[in-house]
Amino acid sequence: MKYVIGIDLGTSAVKILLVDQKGTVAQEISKDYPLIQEKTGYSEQDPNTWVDQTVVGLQELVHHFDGQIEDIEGISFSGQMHGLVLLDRSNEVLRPAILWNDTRTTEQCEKIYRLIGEERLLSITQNPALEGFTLPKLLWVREHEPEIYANAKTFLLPKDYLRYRLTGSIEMDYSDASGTLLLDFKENKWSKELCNLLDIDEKLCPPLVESTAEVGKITVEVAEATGLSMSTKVFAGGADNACGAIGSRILEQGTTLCSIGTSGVVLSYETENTKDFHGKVHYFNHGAPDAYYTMGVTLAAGYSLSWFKDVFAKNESFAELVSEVGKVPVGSNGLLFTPYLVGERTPYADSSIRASFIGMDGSHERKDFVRAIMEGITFSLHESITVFRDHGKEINTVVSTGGGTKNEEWLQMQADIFNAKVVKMSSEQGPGMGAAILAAYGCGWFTSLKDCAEEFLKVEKEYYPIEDNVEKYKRLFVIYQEVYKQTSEINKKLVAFRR
Ligand SMILES: Nc1ncnc2c1ncn2[C@@H]1O[C@H](COP(=O)(O)OP(=O)(O)O)[C@@H](O)[C@H]1O
Ligand SMILES: O=C(CO)[C@@H](O)[C@H](O)COP(=O)(O)O
Repeated sequence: MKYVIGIDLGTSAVKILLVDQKGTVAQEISKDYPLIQEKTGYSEQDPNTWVDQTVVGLQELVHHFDGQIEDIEGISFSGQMHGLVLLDRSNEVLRPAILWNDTRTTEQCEKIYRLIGEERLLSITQNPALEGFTLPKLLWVREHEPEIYANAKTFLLPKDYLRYRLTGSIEMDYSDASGTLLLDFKENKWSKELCNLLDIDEKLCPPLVESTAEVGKITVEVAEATGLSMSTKVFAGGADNACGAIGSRILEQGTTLCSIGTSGVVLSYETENTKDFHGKVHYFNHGAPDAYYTMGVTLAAGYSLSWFKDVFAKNESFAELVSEVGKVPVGSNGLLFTPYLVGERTPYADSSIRASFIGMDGSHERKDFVRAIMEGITFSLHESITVFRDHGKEINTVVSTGGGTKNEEWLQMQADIFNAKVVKMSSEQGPGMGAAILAAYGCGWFTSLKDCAEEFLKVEKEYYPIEDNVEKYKRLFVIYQEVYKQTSEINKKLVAFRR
């Protein structure tokens, strides 16, 4: 039997899947690393911890592998998007990576609009200037850390840096590059116009490749450290959401994905890159060639639950924390949560908004708070579904992926709030599975990504909307939407008091 490895460099952990030619997951390894949050709005990680933890995970995988090591034929990657990794002339990391959920760059976004113009930016990149994207982070470093910027030779995204450390080869794939806000989306190349207008040296931008491209082999040092064969082929891989789409069979028009990882996303497959969503949703390259997707993002989806767990139930597992949500009725006994712990992207691009619990009552117990958090996250994702539906998309079925699918009540809640059939696939590791599919296709096991995805992915369970719950959630969603309107000004006044 032959195998491939899919590596998903997530925000909470790196998840490594060993997958055989039938799509069976032979091993699943997860190694976590911390977020560095020095101030409100800041979110960073040390790129070396990504590499160290990946190597430890690969060592463990090889240790438990009882086949011929050469039978692990290929590796590919999926990674948290937008994070800025700056390298100097010797390809050494210049500072911690500034991540997708870091919102310190509001001024830089305003500057981009001033210099480029909102309409022109949208027509080049198909996306608005949002704090999470890479370009504003690059401008922030130039303004606040000029000595670091002066030494920068290349910028990379997280999984590109990890891949560089495994292969010695530097490149970025289109699906991740489209999330930098520097890609000319229609031309599929770095935008000279944006670089010129913002005075950015185009040489900082790495060479572009397809997600399916073979970019080399692992280095001698990595082969020695992990025990992997030096003949293991390495394929570029893609943005976690692009890979999540591949790994959840979102490979044709009319298919929709909901992912609850640290962030939450709702994404929909597109065959063209010329539609106009007026920047209300993100519009990026898919990992499949000549394909695209539109996407709405909740910044703190799974993160809202992990924040609550860290603060109020540190020694419990997620499974223990959510074990009682089924005992709490729809609407959490009148408790509402908005998940704006680090600001928000869709539908409100707002870096100063923060989360709320509304309706706290003396009778509420911890389980009410847990259910309210899960409902609030799902309402936020429903805002994206609503944007898609308002633009004429039919959404009857949603494939659900990410850590959030580990809880059955949450999947039913998604069906009830989205008022759509929710499908859970055999692996909840959509992005890691997507990376494995890219490697399997690259190794020549299948003639298309779609054929591979059909062989590898099976439907495990389907959840149908329950009419009574749908009606209750429709009424609650209207109240949920009021909370943003009623709290946005209050939150602006609170900015001065934040850490
Ligand atoms: N048993 C569980 N029930 C419900 N949610 C869970 C469970 N386990 C993990 N989660 C959620 O999944 C999130 C992690 O998802 P994951 O897809 O691994 O994230 P990432 O790719 O961003 O690292 C956690 O923050 C938590 O909210
Ligand atoms: O910023 C985005 C998408 O635009 C996030 O979806 C990141 O890509 C991080 O993903 P997870 O770690 O939550 O999977």
